[in-house]
Amino acid sequence: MNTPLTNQPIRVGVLGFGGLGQAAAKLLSSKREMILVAIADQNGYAYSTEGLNTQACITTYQNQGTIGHLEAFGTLSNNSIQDLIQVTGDTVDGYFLALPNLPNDFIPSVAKEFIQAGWQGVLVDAIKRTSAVEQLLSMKDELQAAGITYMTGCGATPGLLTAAAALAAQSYAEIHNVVITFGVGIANWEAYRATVREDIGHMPGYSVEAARAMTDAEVEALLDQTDGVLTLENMEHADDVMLEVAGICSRDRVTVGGVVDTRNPKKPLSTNVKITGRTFEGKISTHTFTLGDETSMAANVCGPAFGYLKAAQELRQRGISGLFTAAEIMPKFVK
Ligand SMILES: NC(=O)c1ccc[n+]([C@@H]2O[C@H](COP(=O)([O-])OP(=O)(O)OC[C@H]3O[C@@H](n4cnc5c(N)ncnc54)[C@H](O)[C@@H]3O)[C@@H](O)[C@H]2O)c1
Repeated sequence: MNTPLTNQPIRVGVLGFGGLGQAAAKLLSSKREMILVAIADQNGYAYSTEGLNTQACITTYQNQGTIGHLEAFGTLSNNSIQDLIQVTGDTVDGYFLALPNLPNDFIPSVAKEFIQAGWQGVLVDAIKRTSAVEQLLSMKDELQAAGITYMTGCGATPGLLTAAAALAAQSYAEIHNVVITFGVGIANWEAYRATVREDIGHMPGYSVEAARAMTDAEVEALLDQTDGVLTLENMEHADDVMLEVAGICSRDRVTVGGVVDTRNPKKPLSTNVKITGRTFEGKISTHTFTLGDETSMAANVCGPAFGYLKAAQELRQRGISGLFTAAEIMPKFVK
């Protein structure tokens, strides 16, 4: 049985244990309402019904390359997600998919694995591309029939900023445009390989496939040319389809761009979303929601991801399954 809404902490798994997966584990270690019981990376998984020790997991992953080596609780596997689903069954209430979406249908294919396994519960991703969220939207009926409550696009952007745009839209009778500008600073690109590769895929002359095929040396050579800074404009970002599906504005009114500094944890610019519209009195105005510069990408992705996981768990308890986005549902604050 899945955990009831009250009393018991929600039993959570994290798929992918790179930059965001490890940050997710650290964040969960201070929560009472959630307990981290399962982790999978590319070469193994770890599982304990009593909860996993975050520091032991991170040390094992960083020193030995996979969580599969975790003493007492780790298992090596080339099919870690499928194996983990089989081993844990319904003892995990929900998973955060902190996986690379490389290729662009990888995370939707993981969702299919959960459906095929007959697993029921909550899934949350922080997918970024419009075309990837569209693949999940097309699986809505399948997810609903399977009894899975799936929240897509629930990181920072898409995610927190898309939700802020949806809230800001309430002042207006008509939305003219939504402009998202993000600044990300990380100390080194190796800590967030998938994020950086996926960002390179947005640059002129690159694609998801080209970025995926690049060797580490090629990524470093590219970053050397730009002093570690990636400037991204008019990105294919799912905030557009999410705001469209939520009925707020058509996707062509949404633009996303940003600057990623891969050699300095200080944000190169303040992340913000500007929502311009016309009020019922005919006034044109702009709301701006700006993230504090001291908040990291990890905080702004993992916080919302678990806030949406909690919201999805509450929907599930009320018998609601299917596919939802960060623009449709308010995240719940996780204590
Ligand atoms: N929405 C947002 O605001 C936002 C922001 C940043 C990152 N992201 C997304 O978060 C995701 C994770 O990024 P990251 O930089 O933390 O990644 P990363 O490269 O640091 O880590 C990826 C992890 O996934 C694991 N993995 C890879 N293939 C696997 C497989 N087949 N089975 C099991 N595990 C597998 C790897 O072993 C690794 O532990 C990316 O898709 C990125 O786009 C979203």
